[in-house]
Amino acid sequence: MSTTSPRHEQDARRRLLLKRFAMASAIYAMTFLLILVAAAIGHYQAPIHMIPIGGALIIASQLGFLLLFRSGRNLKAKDPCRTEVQVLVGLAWLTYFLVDLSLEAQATLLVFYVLIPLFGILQLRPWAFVRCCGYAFLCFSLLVLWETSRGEPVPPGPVILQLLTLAGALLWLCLFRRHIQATYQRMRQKRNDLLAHQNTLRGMMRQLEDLAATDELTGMYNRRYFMRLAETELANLTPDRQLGLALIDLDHFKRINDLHGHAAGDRVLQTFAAVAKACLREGDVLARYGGEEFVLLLLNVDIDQIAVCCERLREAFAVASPVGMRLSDLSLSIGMTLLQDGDTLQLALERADQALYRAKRNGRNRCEASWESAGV
Ligand SMILES: Nc1nc2c(ncn2[C@@H]2O[C@H](COP(=O)(O)OP(=O)(O)OP(=O)(O)O)[C@@H](O)[C@H]2O)c(=O)[nH]1
Repeated sequence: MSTTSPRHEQDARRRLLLKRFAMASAIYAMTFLLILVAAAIGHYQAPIHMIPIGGALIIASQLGFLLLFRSGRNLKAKDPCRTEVQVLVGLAWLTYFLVDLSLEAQATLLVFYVLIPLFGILQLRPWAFVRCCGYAFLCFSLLVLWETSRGEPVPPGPVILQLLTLAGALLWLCLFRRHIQATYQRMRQKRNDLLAHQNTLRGMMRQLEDLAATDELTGMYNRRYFMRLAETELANLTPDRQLGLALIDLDHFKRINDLHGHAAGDRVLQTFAAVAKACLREGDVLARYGGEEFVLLLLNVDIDQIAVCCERLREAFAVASPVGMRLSDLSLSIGMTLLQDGDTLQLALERADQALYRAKRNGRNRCEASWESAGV
């Protein structure tokens, strides 16, 4: 499962397209510079003002691509980069400029007929790439034919050599592309495998974290996780906020075990978990503190709210009936306190424990509070 959203993916794709567009523009700039050099050393045979006109036309065609890429309208196409079209346009512009160069300069810049198709080596499908190499060869052949038809003295030997060299280089490029593509596919496969492993590991980590934080019998948080969470909440406490803390102990639980068996005791614990889950709000944290004792942390409450919440819990448990058992006298006792800024969890737990002890001593099935050090 990938963590990137479709929007991020689309942005990344658009950035990649613009990067590739910049690379293509760099090849244009380099070719144009070389045409200028050729003109400077006397190898440009057309009127010199044709160079800036050609340059302006190239910029216009590149602006067309840029507008298309920025609009994002191409993103859904099979090849959003329009690589084949870009290669074709590049070859056309190259031929347009070479027409006006001397034969020697044309031979020197022959290398661009190989360089331009190279642009699509990873992007293009096999036949599209072969087509691009074919266009390159065709463009240069047309150039030669054009020179011949103009009545230029074209020496056949060097021209045949140039055509053969270009054909050989383009053929080699097609073969080399197969090798590059195979390597690229292998790398992509490895990357996908790695991502899949990473996701499996993430899932396992999450499961382990859940297991490490959960009490198996009741599905509640365990004591260790609760302590960590409560410490974090306490550390983030501000003077205007307070937390409610309650220790909850099921009454005469040993008797239930003794009379009905350990499995029945387990079911009572699970019943308490279900009752508490139904009673509490989202954000309240309940954990199994140990045995038949539970601990509750209520965020942002005052004395009245914690008392009402604990009372509601006590009453709900008193009328609960564990599935398949006939138990009429379920009850629990609760010791409550408040956690305030500057308090320690240990001290607050001791206060709650003292209150719980009082609840037990006063006859059980009740809630008692220790607000003393909470400034009440
Ligand atoms: N079934 C079951 N019993 C447990 C579990 N954990 C602890 N106990 C039992 O819970 C009982 C707790 O007994 P006591 O500490 O005497 O408490 P009590 O009987 O509830 O008495 P008061 O708290 O004074 O009302 C013991 O018998 C433990 O064996 C558990 O996971 N499942």
